[in-house]
Amino acid sequence: MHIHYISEQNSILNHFLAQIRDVSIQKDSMRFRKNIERIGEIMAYELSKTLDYKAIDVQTPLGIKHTTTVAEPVVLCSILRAGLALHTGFMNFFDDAENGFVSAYRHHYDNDDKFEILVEYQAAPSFEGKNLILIDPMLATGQSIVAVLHKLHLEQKPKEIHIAVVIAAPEGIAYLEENLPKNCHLWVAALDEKLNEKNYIIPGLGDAGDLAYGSKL
Ligand SMILES: O=P(O)(O)OC[C@H]1O[C@H](OP(=O)(O)OP(=O)(O)O)[C@H](O)[C@@H]1O
Ligand SMILES: O=c1cc[nH]c(=O)[nH]1
Ligand SMILES: [Mg+2]
Repeated sequence: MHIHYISEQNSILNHFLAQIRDVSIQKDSMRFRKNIERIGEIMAYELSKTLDYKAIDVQTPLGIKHTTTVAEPVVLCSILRAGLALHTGFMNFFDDAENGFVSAYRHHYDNDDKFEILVEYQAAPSFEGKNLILIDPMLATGQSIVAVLHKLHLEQKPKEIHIAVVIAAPEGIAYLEENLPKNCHLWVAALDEKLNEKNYIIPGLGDAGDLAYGSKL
């Protein structure tokens, strides 16, 4: 797997990352969603530098400009719920992309800390020959991303698979390396320390879905 860490160089990205983590700021859910969206825009821009481009001619009012555009179509596919705000950020830049949505949640049995990932809802276009960008802000154990990619039936063969996450735990990265094709690209805005006993990222930010959309039963 090719891993791209995009916050190695100081930039305004660090400011947005700090705000989504900060307990005194993150409870403003509108700001939380907006910051995740802004991070999505930055990630989309960085990722766009690695796509293939083709030559095009653009007719201006005064002449013809030889320039380039993305060669193969982009499909943005998000994992519900927490992926939605990040998806909006990617869509702001890849505005003519096709879009897919897949649900994934941790199903706990009784009071046990053990869980399995249930992937139930899926609405996605064909990925054949296209650039698939799978979007989810949190990479904790990595089980959601692997379960979703299996559910999406990747025998369709996308041209490239990009996975975009805001915060990643080393355990999740190792799990993706073991379970996904070697030519996948993983985009990480921030690499954190570890998982806790409940498989939450430390220091992380808490529960991204709840912060963006409220707590659930
Ligand atoms: O790497 P994993 O261990 O699989 O955990 C990461 C998953 O957890 C979060 O979703 P969550 O299950 O909280 O659902 P939500 O978006 O509905 O809150 C997050 O958005 C990922 O999908
Ligand atoms: O730290 C974590 C782990 C999974 N899901 C989250 O929202 N946060
Ligand atoms: Mg959640």
